[in-house]
Amino acid sequence: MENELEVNIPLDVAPSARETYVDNYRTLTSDVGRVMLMAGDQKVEHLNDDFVGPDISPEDGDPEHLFQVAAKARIGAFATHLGLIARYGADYPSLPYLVKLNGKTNLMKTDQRDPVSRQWHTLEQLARFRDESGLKIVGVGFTIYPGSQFEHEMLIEATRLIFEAHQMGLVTILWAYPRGKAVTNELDPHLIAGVTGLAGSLGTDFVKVNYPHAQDGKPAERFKEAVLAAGRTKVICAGGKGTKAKKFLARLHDQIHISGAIGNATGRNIHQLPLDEAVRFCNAIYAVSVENRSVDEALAIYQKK
Ligand SMILES: O=P(O)(O)OC[C@H]1O[C@](O)(COP(=O)(O)O)[C@@H](O)[C@@H]1O
Repeated sequence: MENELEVNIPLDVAPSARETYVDNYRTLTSDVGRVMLMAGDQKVEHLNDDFVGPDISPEDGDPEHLFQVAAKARIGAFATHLGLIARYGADYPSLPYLVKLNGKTNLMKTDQRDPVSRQWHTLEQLARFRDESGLKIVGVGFTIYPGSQFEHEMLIEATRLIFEAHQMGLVTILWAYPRGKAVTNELDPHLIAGVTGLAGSLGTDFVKVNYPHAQDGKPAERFKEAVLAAGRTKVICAGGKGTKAKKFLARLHDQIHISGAIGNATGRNIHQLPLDEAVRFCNAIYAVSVENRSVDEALAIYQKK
């Protein structure tokens, strides 16, 4: 097929799994190499803080809202934990899923203990689930907190998980947040570049980081260091707390077209909206991330009733 996406297959993908890997990669990147991931792991990471509140749609109180949005919107994949996928997946069988294999709550603050997020299911269990459920599981996600006193545990688990996932033809995304008493500014551009380079050394296909805060007011310029440091590992940005649509889409456009990121993974800015609006905002994000549309074109998609 002309213009078929060329996929650079890492050597830890088993020869028998190369075709599966390419298929999963193409699905996740919508056949163009760009990622629009809907992140739905906040019920673990932030408990119910992200799902009820004055500026949050009452629809977000029910976890099924995440699946309803993902099923109606244009996305590369929906990232959430296996427990939710097992519970709701039969009703949303056509969704491409990315299974988040670790997580922690926000109950323990960093000044009480450095963050640690250990692997939950094994890849064997995931393989069994994929085969028995018949769902389209394209990849796995895993959070690491470089700088935590427990980083060694997460780095070991991440490396082994990435290897085993690649062996099975699954694509990997590391959520990488420098965090712990040793980390004074987790949004420092140079530190984030160190983290994306670390992620490349762990062998992940994609690394998700927070957008840096730049002293000079030019985060998109400063973020270029992180994209370069990641090498053949591709960088995507987290969505962050609730942000006005135009500001969110303009920031996303800069992340891609100035810094060189290849997409985003957004949760709260999508699922905290009522279903119809959430779907339209997802499609607007998809338009910028995947279809190279302008901010104004994406806004028109979001605002079309
Ligand atoms: O930095 P924090 O508070 O740990 O946020 C982590 C959360 O942010 C994300 O990376 C992206 O979600 P948001 O788009 O809602 O920020 C989630 O996948 C993750 O649970």
